[in-house]
Amino acid sequence: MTALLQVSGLEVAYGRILALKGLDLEVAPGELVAVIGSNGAGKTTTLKTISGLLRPAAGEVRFEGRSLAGVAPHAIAALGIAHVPEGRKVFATQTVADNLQLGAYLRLRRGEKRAVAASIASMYETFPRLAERRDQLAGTLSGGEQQMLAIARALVSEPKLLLLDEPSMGLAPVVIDEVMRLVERLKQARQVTILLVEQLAYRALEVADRGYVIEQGRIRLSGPARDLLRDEGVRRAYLGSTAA
Ligand SMILES: Nc1ncnc2c1ncn2[C@@H]1O[C@H](COP(=O)(O)OP(=O)(O)OP(=O)(O)O)[C@@H](O)[C@H]1O
Repeated sequence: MTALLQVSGLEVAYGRILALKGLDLEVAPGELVAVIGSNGAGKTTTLKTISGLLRPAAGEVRFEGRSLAGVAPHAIAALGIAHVPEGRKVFATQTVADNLQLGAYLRLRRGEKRAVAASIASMYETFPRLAERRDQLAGTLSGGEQQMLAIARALVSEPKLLLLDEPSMGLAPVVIDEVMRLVERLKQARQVTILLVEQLAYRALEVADRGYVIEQGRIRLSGPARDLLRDEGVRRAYLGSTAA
């Protein structure tokens, strides 16, 4: 496998707390990879380190073969990594349309005005609910709509790698279904590779190609998502009643 993203021996500390203790993972071009694990296992820390928001104490992140050590978050974004953070964080006092324009900021600065307009139009096709609400303030959207907007805003930057942090958080079960189906469709239809972090293990493994189980800052298990779904230990620890 030629990795698009390669994380090796990653150690990340918050003061004296070591949140990642030598974490390794890889994502190949075109894959949808899920990272599952319980509260505090280190999932968010992993994504924040990949996008440059946190600096590792040891280990490294390589993207397209290049080390991201010392590369600033905005420069990492410019290389093609888009991060949809936990809690979505749309620009609440801006309209849906403005949020999408802001997502395309780097492309607009490169003079890609027409191409950006085409990308935004295609987002409205993918997300008809956003099209209907393009002049609405993002803060007045429902949780599910805000999640869609956060994903669409990341996609208009035309990333090579999309980092999705717990897209299910705070959403009703039917809305979670909708978001996960969307993630699956994005993977099938677009040239975007996805690293999805989820506490709802079953939902994530159902749509992913491969998965990693993270426990206390280390990868405990990895493999094809369908194998993890059948794994007795994973079922007991992470799938619980959802799988039944
Ligand atoms: N800003 C911080 N300061 C100190 N410790 C932190 C900070 N952020 C996270 N941690 C600790 O680092 C560890 C990993 O946290 P992280 O948020 O990465 O876990 P997670 O798997 O994403 O969990 P969750 O699903 O609850 O978001 C936890 O023990 C957490 O308490």
